[in-house]
Amino acid sequence: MVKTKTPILKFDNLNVIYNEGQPNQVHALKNVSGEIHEGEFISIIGPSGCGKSTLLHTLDGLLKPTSGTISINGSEVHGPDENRAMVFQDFALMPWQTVYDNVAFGLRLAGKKDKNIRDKVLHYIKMVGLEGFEHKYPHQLSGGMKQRVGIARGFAVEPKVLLMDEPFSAIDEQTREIMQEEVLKIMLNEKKTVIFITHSIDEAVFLSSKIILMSVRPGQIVDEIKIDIPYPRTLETKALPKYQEYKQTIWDHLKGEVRRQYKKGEA
Ligand SMILES: Nc1ncnc2c1ncn2[C@@H]1O[C@H](COP(=O)(O)OP(=O)(O)OP(=O)(O)O)[C@@H](O)[C@H]1O
Repeated sequence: MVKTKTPILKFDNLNVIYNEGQPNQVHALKNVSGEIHEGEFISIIGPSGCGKSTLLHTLDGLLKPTSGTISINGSEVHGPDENRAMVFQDFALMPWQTVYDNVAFGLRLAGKKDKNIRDKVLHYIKMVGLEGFEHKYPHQLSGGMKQRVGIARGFAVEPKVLLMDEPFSAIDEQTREIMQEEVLKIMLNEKKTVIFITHSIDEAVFLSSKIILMSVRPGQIVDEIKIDIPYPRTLETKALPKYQEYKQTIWDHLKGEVRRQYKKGEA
């Protein structure tokens, strides 16, 4: 018998219905199931409004599903905990707190004493290249630097799974390419499991070991595409014929979903 490893994160038959029973009811996720294994980099891609953020928030525990279950290493979970951390699109930094305090936030929230977290906070600030900026406030930083603070804060709690909701969408193109490489480096060094939402097929192929493709609402998983390109990946990876083939395949899948969305009049 083939022995399969327990997935780090498993979700079964997730349904999310907003405003259930009301005239403005929205069925956002329908029977969504999946397994994520340690060390995977999963991107979720799908038409706008298909339920990607809903899925991520549900996996984080911020949103309770209408039905379905989530388990971490085989144990069912019912809310947020230290196993998962989110990095938000709009950085979600506290403007009145320094870089250091923003990165320390999750650790303090978990009840850790200041004297015990200092080394860890400084380690993650250094990891994202912000050494020397510990005492700066968010308004003194560029967009790319703010997002690096958000990433350091996510990593600092040392979650088993890092959930990233379009983390680079508010960053300019050049910084974005550099950040993509940086996140991959960190992910490989720190051996993290990442679930990542993006609208960019290029970003998804570059970063992912697997891409999950979602349908128009109610969001369902319609395909999973393994990206068989070895890590570490660099900007040169993008020139590989295989890379371009993956991009075309994903776009062919996605095009069908986007067309369906237009027909439904929701784009
Ligand atoms: N709190 C809420 N109350 C009611 N409806 C909601 C709520 N949050 C999201 N929705 C609806 O649920 C559906 C899925 O939203 P969600 O934000 O998960 O999609 P998405 O795929 O992340 O979208 P985008 O790609 O545009 O960011 C959308 O129709 C959205 O309008």
